[in-house]
Amino acid sequence: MTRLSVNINKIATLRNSRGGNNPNVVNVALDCERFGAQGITVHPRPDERHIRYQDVLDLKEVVTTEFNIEGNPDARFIELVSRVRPEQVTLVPDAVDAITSNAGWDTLTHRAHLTDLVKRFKDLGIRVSIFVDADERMVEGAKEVGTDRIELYTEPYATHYPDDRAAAVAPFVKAAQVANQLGLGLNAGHDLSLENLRYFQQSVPGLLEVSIGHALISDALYFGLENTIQLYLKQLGE
Ligand SMILES: CC(=O)[C@@H](O)[C@H](O)COP(=O)(O)O
Ligand SMILES: NCC(=O)COP(=O)(O)O
Repeated sequence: MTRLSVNINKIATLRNSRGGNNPNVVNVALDCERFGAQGITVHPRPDERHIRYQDVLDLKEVVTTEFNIEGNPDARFIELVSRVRPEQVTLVPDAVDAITSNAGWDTLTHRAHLTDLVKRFKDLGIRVSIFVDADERMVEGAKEVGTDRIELYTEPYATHYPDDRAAAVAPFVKAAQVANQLGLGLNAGHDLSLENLRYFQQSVPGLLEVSIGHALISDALYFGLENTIQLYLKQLGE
């Protein structure tokens, strides 16, 4: 079974555009859960352009499904995650000025740093996932730092899917096989959509969770949030 975690960053983007509290991020998270989402993902960024640090504290009080906090582990992020203690933290190597996440960790170069971070969060009882490209060496490196799971960065898959979906998914299948052999849990995300999700889920062995935000919230403009979540769950075979 592959779980659907809804990333609600874009709800906060919309709210912040007017300065008030509409749409209400907490209420939307609760509605996502009510409509069938099996997790809520947020990705606070240092400039708080969408999810604010206070949102993360507020969400922790109400989210009853898996709460997944993604982000670059700078000092403020580490402090926030340590305080909130979500079910899962996903470590992402974002540049400060990145428009969105655009690469996974080099788990070999950052081995010592990641090893320290993984231990720190695991000691707090938080499951750790590390964002990586579909590269077998990076998956093996992730195993070495002691992480529970990896999250495969799926933007390259989404980009190449329309041209040649078999070629697009091939590196992800390989990376997943390595993760499975090593006993690493497997998540995936970035630019997954109603168009490309089913093929990915059916091709990639052992996929435990997908986190989806941009496409899902965009689809909700047309289909409504409840229908949209149901459509995504259907793609995952629910
Ligand atoms: C790690 C990842 O792929 C997602 O969290 C994605 O980066 C969403 O972040 P934004 O909503 O800020 O684009
Ligand atoms: N980890 C990926 C995520 O949370 C959502 O990415 P996207 O669907 O907004 O591209």
